[in-house]
Amino acid sequence: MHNDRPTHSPAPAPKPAARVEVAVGILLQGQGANQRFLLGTRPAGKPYAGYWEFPGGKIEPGESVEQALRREFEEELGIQIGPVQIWRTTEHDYEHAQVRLHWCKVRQWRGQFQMREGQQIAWQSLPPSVAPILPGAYPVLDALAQEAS
Ligand SMILES: Nc1nc2c([nH]c(=O)n2[C@H]2C[C@H](O)[C@@H](COP(=O)(O)OP(=O)(O)OP(=O)(O)O)O2)c(=O)[nH]1
Repeated sequence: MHNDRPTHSPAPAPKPAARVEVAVGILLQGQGANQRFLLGTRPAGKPYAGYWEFPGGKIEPGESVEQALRREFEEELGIQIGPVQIWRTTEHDYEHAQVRLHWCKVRQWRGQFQMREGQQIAWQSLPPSVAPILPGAYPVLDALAQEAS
């Protein structure tokens, strides 16, 4: 059959990858100048392994931000978190993924910390003393600093 359409039609523009939705927890203890937040290292085998990050992870299909956060704290640290305050949303483009980070503040929890993924944890104040930190976490460190000033 004859076909008049050009055989080399322009390639469609590549579809941007969907954003990965992530729930991230800012676990807080203390008040004012004594306020501390928890950071942990990323486990071996993940992109940016060894970098410091706030606890959290990808939101699974059908989960709310809060449900994902409760699951991640249980899976990574073995603690049961109390009320979750959804705080702000940021986006970051990595070479491995484009993420949308849903930042939540958590001030109460139950249970003993268990590093279930072999990670290190550290309570930090501003500016953090650990390094390197995941680039996607910088804006929220700035926001915490602004809030404290
Ligand atoms: N947990 C966490 N993730 C962050 C932060 N900053 C930041 O850019 N991210 C990014 C890194 C990852 O691309 C994504 C989190 O995905 P992940 O791979 O760690 O999540 P996960 O534990 O569900 O991973 P998986 O093994 O199930 O694939 O969010 C942060 O402070 N904490």
